[in-house]
Amino acid sequence: MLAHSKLIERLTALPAAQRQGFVRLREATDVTSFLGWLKAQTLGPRLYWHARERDREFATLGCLRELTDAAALAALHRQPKPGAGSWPRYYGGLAFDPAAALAPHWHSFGHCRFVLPRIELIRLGNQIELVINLWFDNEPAQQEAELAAACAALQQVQPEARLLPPAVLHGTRTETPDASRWHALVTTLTTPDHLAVQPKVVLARESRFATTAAPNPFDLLAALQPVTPNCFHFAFEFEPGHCLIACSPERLYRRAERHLESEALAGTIVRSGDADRDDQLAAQLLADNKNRLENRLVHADILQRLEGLAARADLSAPRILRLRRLQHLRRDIDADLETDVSDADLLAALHPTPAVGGTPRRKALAFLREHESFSRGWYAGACGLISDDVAEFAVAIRCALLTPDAVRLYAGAGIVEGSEPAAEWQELDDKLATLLGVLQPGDA
Ligand SMILES: C=C(O[C@@H]1C=C(C(=O)O)C=C[C@H]1O)C(=O)O
Ligand SMILES: [Mg+2]
Repeated sequence: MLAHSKLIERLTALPAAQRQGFVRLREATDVTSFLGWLKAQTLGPRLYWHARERDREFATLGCLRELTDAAALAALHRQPKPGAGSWPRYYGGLAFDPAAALAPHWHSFGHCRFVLPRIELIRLGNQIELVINLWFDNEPAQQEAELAAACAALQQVQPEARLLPPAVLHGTRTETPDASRWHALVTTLTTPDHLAVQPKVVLARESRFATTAAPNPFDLLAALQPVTPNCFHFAFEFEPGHCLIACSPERLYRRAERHLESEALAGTIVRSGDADRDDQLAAQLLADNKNRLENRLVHADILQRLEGLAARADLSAPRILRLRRLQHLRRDIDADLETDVSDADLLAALHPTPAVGGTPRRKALAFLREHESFSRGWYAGACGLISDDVAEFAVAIRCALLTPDAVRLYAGAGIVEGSEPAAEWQELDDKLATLLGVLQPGDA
C-alpha cells in the first residue's frame, strides 16, 4: 500500500486519547526525485530544501500554522515539548532587510514567513518518510475537522511527475543598476572618507528578463543541481506562480541542540578549467589583500555578534570552497551556545552578515535603502528550517525569482578598499554564469 493511503488508515483509526496537541505520523516511502514529486503536487505552499552535504532533503505541502513576525518566531522557543515526542518543523525565511519596502513581486514572501506544513517528505541519508502533521485542540468539533483536513490533504498527493529540461529563457534583459550607475556607486564607496566609516558594503544587481514563459521552477532546480556541487538547494513557492529558487554555497548557521556552525564565505576568484591553474588561482585568492579583507570583515562581525550568545566560538584557518566556475574564501566558525539562546536570537544577531550586507550593518542597510534602486526581497535573505532540536539556514544568493511575467536573477559583490568597478561588475557576471548557463544554454 502507498504511504499516503497507510497514513489515511492510521488517521481514521486514531484513538481519541491521541487527538491531543501536535501530532505527527510518518510512513516509510520511496521517491525517485523530490523535485519531481513536488512538481506534481497541487497543494501549496510547496517548499523544498536540500542541505549542502546532500544527506538531508525536505519537500513540504500545505500549511498548518504560519509565523510571520519576529515575536512569533521568538515564542517558538518557549513551547513545551509535544506529547508525540516530535517537534514541529517550520520552513521558511526572512527577507534581506526587515525594514525595506517589498516590491509587489515579493509580496507573497513578506518580511518573515515560516510554514508548519501539513505534509512533509523527508530524506535523512537513504531513508525517506512521508509525514502528516496535525494540531488538535480540546474541542471535539475541531478534532474532527482537523482529521478530515489531514485526510483530504493526503488524498490530494499525486504520483511523481517526470522532470523535463527547463524551458529556455527568452526575453529582454534589464540590469538594475546598469554598468555606469554601478561604476558611480563603487567609486563613491571606495573614497577614503567613505571607507573610514563604512569599510564594506555589498552592492548587488537585479537582472530582469521580461517573459511570460518562465521555466518550471522544479525542472530548473533539478537541472541546476548536478552543476552546483557544494551548494544548498531550495525552492519556496508560497503562492502559485511565484517561486524563489537558489543554489547557494553559503550557510548562515546550523544549530544542533547547543552546538552552532557558521561561516564567513566571502572573497571570490574564477576557475579555469585546468586543475593546476585552479590551484594557482586558489593560492592567489588566499594571498589577496582585497579578498582577505572582504572575508575578515565577515568573520569579525559574526564572532563579535556571538559574544554573549556563545560560551565558546572558534574560527578555522582560511580554506577554499570550490564551485563549478568560482572559488570562494571560507572560514568556519564552530561554537557552543549559552543555554537559553533561541533561533530568533541567532537570526537577529547574525542576519544579514557582512557577506551580503556590509559593516557596520546599520549604516550599510541605510546606504542600500537609499541607493540600491531595486527591491532585494528575499535575495540575500535567510532561508531554512527551525525545530526545537535542530535549525539550519542558508543565505539566499545565486538565486532566481520566477513570476508570471519575469525571471529575476540576483548577484552581489563585497565592496571594500581596493575594489575596482569593472572587476566587481565582472564578478557579478561570474556569479550568474552557472544559472544562466542552464537558463540560456546556447548563450553561455
Ligand atoms: C552577495 C553574493 O555573494 C557574496 C559575495 C562574495 C564576494 O564578493 O566575494 C562572495 C560570496 C558571498 O559572500 C552573491 O552571490 O550575490
Ligand atoms: Mg568579492
